[in-house]
Amino acid sequence: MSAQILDGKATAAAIKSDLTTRVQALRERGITPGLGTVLVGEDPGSQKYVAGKHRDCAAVGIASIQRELPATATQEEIEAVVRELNEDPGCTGYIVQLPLPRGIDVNRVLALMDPDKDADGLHPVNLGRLVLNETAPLPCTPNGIIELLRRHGVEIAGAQVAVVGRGITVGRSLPLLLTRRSENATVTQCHTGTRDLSAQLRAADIIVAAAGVPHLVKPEDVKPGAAVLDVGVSRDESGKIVGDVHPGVAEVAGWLSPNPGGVGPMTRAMLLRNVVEAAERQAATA
Ligand SMILES: Nc1nc2c(c(=O)[nH]1)N[C@@H](CN(C=O)c1ccc(C(=O)N[C@@H](CCC(=O)O)C(=O)O)cc1)CN2
Repeated sequence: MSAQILDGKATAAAIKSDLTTRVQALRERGITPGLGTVLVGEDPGSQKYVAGKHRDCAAVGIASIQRELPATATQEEIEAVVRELNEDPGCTGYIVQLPLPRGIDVNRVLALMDPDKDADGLHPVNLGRLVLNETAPLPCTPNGIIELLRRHGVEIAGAQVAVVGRGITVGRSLPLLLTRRSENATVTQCHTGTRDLSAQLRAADIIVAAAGVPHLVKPEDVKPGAAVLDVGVSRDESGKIVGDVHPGVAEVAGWLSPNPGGVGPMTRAMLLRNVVEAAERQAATA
């Protein structure tokens, strides 16, 4: 068997094309959505992701607001930028690029954001809204994973899903999204404390690998025909991405997200969608 590709690049392009039309409609009403980013430090990966987010904004007509701080920035200096973006009327929504440098209290920074400007869906109020089944901006990578599966016709309802990882941007919230009535999946959250990971993976119809461990998911761990999504980003000596999924999985899985070109572009598309939806909500109440 050779897996069919869950093409994040093409799917994100289709979503961005739809968003371009929606942004145009907002602009015709005198509303220009604006995305702010807060980047602290010089991590090359984070710099690249933030640059990509602003490239996407330019492509769909969203205005960009970029704030950069050195790796030595204090908690207070970062919080001052967050307060400034909360007050900026040109900023519809913004994100604080993660990870933040060691020593910074991430939860304090996220909690200081205006929840209505939280384009990442990571504010505690928005995560609470998600738990309570209320409308909220959804975390971008989990939402992108679901959109990628839906648009490729992969059955989520009734599926047994193994999520590997419990990080703040993916693992924690993905099970919340997958178990909503609209998705109706059954989820097992796996992590470093899981006793027999291989057995959990073999039982799954859908595997989402977000552990950051190169080639953690091996061909023998995958049920034939399962959908496998690779969220892991490790890098080899030359800087090339090495995912959490072993390349041999392509011979067993029914569906596979490439990495790069799978979940990453979907994360960016979902961020843009959160900003456009926030602008549309603001326009409806103006
Ligand atoms: N505030 C946030 N920080 C982080 C998030 C997040 O959702 N919000 N997620 C990740 C990084 N991330 C977004 O910020 C992200 C990662 C990867 C991509 C992407 O398009 N990747 C490309 C490959 C790019 C490359 O060559 O390196 C792909 O997969 O095709 C976009 C966004 C952690 N931080």
